Amino acid sequence: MFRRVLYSSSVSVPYHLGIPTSTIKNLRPCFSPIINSLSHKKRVKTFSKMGEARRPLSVHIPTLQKADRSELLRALEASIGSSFASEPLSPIPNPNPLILVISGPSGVGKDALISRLRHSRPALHFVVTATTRLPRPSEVHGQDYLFVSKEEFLGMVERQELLEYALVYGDYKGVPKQQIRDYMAKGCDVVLRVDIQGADTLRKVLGKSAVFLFVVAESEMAMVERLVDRKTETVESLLVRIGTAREEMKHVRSFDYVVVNAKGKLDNAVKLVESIIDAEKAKVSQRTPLI
Ligand SMILES: Nc1ncnc2c1ncn2[C@@H]1O[C@H](COP(=O)(O)OP(=O)(O)OP(=O)(O)O)[C@@H](O)[C@H]1O
Repeated sequence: MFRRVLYSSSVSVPYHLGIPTSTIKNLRPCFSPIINSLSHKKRVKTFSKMGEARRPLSVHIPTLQKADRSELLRALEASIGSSFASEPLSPIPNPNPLILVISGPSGVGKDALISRLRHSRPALHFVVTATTRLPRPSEVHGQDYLFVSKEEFLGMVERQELLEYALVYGDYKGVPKQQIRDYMAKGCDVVLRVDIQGADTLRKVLGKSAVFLFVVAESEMAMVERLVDRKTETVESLLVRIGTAREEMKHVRSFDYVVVNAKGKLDNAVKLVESIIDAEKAKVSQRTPLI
């Protein structure tokens, strides 16, 4: 009896003779060294196992040129002995909602990055952080931040409504829990924008259930230039931010990803963040948010 050899459908060899050298050469290159190392007896045994899915000789499969598609599919199913399933092949057809924590020193471009992501990924929910700082000219309440008084903020702390909060450069900033729960319940991915202190706290609360991104400028000089050009800080506040940034850079290794936002290359940084989101969605072992 003649049987076909897997991966070399054009070659038929007598089963009891094993595999001819010419056939081994035709196999995928990665298989050749393995096959060559087998004894004659083992080759026969190996190919016998590999060929278990061979079609029964009685089933007629029309040629690709002549058969119509459905006829060919039916013949292939009959040959395999079962029908082809239409269920998703991916083990993760519905990936879990993602919590993305975006952090980094002051002036590296976190807000600029997030502002672009809002347009390129409208399905993301950007958690609106509560803050006691005053709005900058272009900032909108409820969109950029929830601008609240110190009393209102401390009330939120007391009622345990914040996932984390901190005093940053003299102002309170905090992440409202309920907002995250609500959006994740709808299946949305959520993005949190926090300072390094906040990211450290969130790591303790969320552990590996969230993805932590550290945004940096290409150099310290570039970061300082951006802060100066933004014209939002006093000289004193600039000095504090630069000193803090030097300390904060030491935390980069606790993050999952680093995103370099180079001068004039904001689009590249946005694309990198989008790729990270897509890669996380394709992970076989999904993160399970702990909130
Ligand atoms: N790739 C870039 N090239 C040039 N300028 C940039 C780039 N990214 C951001 N900027 C500018 O740098 C300045 C600082 O950016 P942004 O305010 O987004 O920083 P941030 O990290 O959010 O700072 P902070 O933590 O202090 O709020 C802004 O004026 C912004 O327009």
